Amino acid sequence: MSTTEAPTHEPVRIGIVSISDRASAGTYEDKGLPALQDWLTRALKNPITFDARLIPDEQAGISAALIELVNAGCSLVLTTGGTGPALRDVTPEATLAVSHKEMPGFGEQMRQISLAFVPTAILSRQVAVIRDQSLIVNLPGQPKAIAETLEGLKNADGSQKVNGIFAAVPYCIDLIGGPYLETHDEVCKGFRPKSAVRPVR
Ligand SMILES: Nc1ncnc2c1ncn2[C@@H]1O[C@H](COP(=O)(O)OP(=O)(O)OP(=O)(O)O)[C@@H](O)[C@H]1O
Ligand SMILES: Nc1nc2c(c(=O)[nH]1)N[C@H]1C(S)=C(S)[C@@H](COP(=O)(O)O)O[C@H]1N2
Repeated sequence: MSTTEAPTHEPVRIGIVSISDRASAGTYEDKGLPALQDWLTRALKNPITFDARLIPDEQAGISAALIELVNAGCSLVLTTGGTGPALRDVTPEATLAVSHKEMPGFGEQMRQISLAFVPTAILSRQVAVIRDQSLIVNLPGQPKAIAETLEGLKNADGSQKVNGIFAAVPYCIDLIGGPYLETHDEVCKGFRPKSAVRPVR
């Protein structure tokens, strides 16, 4: 008797961190965490456990939250906010302080994408780093910039114009020994070299 097995996807734990003085104080509603959670849920086929933090722009507190999330087993940690030049914007410094390895391509690609939306994209100082078996990536603070940078730019016919940074995330997670992430192509087509693609089960 043949059975049709539902495709299974490895579970993944993802840390999402919204860094905002005003949202964490309740001055305005936090839109960063919902935007991160919505986009990741739309993009990934894997079952996701989210570990969320809403914290102010304090360097020591941000670094402590990142270490906590990595130690909790998050394969990916995405932050939003605090990457500009303002005095209180310290997310990149807090991220670099916990880095084992810098991944400059993510920041370069994000600024490239964002320049198509705003000329002030060059003011963003986002970094990405590896700590243990986790990839930590800073995204801009504007909630709408989260999908823009993760997903990239599409042409009117839906084809990809500039790759979003998430296209490179699944293979990066492979390389650091994390779960095999699979994306919904219509949201974001993850890219792996042929030799790294697993056959469909
Ligand atoms: N968590 C958030 N929820 C909703 N909107 C946000 C959030 N973070 C930032 N924004 C919006 O994006 C803009 C740029 O983000 P940035 O991280 O530079 O914030 P900021 O101006 O330093 O202020 P704050 O840290 O108090 O959010 C903010 O001025 C705000 O309008
Ligand atoms: N896609 C996108 N990227 C963007 C923006 C935006 O509106 N959309 N805003 C820029 C601005 S104005 C700043 S100051 C930097 C840093 O933002 P942050 O302090 O909100 O993290 O992100 C930039 N990147």
